[in-house]
Amino acid sequence: MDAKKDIAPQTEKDQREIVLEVKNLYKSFGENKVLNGFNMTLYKGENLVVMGKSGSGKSVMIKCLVGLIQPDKGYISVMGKEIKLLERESLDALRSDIGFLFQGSALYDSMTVRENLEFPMRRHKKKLGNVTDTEPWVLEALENVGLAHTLDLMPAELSGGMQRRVALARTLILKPKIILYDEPTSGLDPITSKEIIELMRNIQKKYDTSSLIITHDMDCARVISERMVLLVNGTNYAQGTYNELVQSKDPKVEAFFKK
Ligand SMILES: Nc1ncnc2c1ncn2[C@@H]1O[C@H](COP(=O)(O)OP(=O)(O)OP(=O)(O)O)[C@@H](O)[C@H]1O
Repeated sequence: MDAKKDIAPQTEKDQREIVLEVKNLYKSFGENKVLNGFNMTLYKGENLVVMGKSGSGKSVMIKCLVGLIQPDKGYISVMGKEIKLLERESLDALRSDIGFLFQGSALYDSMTVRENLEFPMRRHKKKLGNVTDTEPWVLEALENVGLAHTLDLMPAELSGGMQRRVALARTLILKPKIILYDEPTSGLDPITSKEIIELMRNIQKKYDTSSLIITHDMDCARVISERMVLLVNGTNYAQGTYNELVQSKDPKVEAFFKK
């Protein structure tokens, strides 16, 4: 019997444009079968949460999506383009449409906030055209996270929550269509976590971005997710809304919700 629990019924939402699709993804490291036929679909404008235990392969999956790891087998398409078939230049262009908020904040310590935000602009000049004055871009991104006044500060002068918000602004500066969030609230206190979640929601509304959110934080998942996928034994073991999954009697699904 197929162990996968497709808890969510087919909804009208499934008619929406697909921005990211993963089919039958396999990846092993030696004997360690990390991804074992993983499937996932992200729709335009959606917030999809992927949850899995530590070491279940969430980061490996994200790295496959952005071409940092080659999967052994499987199909990945981003905005309708199969990434395996793309030449380096097209892959690079596609990557500029994907924002990535890393675990932690990963700001460059020796650069000011302004320089941190200018960095991706230099890397993706092609997408932006001939921008000579970066300041309006940097300010718009910082205003989205309420930190325009930190323009010339160093990361060390900011609190952990502010650093995470600057990292989010840096993710936004290229106006990505998809944002991948890897543990966006990890290491933050509950109030700061709530602020970050609120910003993520505002950004999605303002720019109609689609978000894939990897998190262990059940409160974050409850508030932000429209759908959740539970990654177990390298597969999409169960999927559905938070409310659907929380009512499941499947022991492996229940285990995610136990405090
Ligand atoms: N480059 C690599 N070489 C060998 N094994 C790897 C490599 N990258 C990941 N792994 C293995 O793949 C498995 C999944 O790792 P991954 O980092 O994706 O887990 P995760 O679900 O993101 O965990 P966490 O929640 O703790 O960040 C682990 O067993 C890890 O040791």
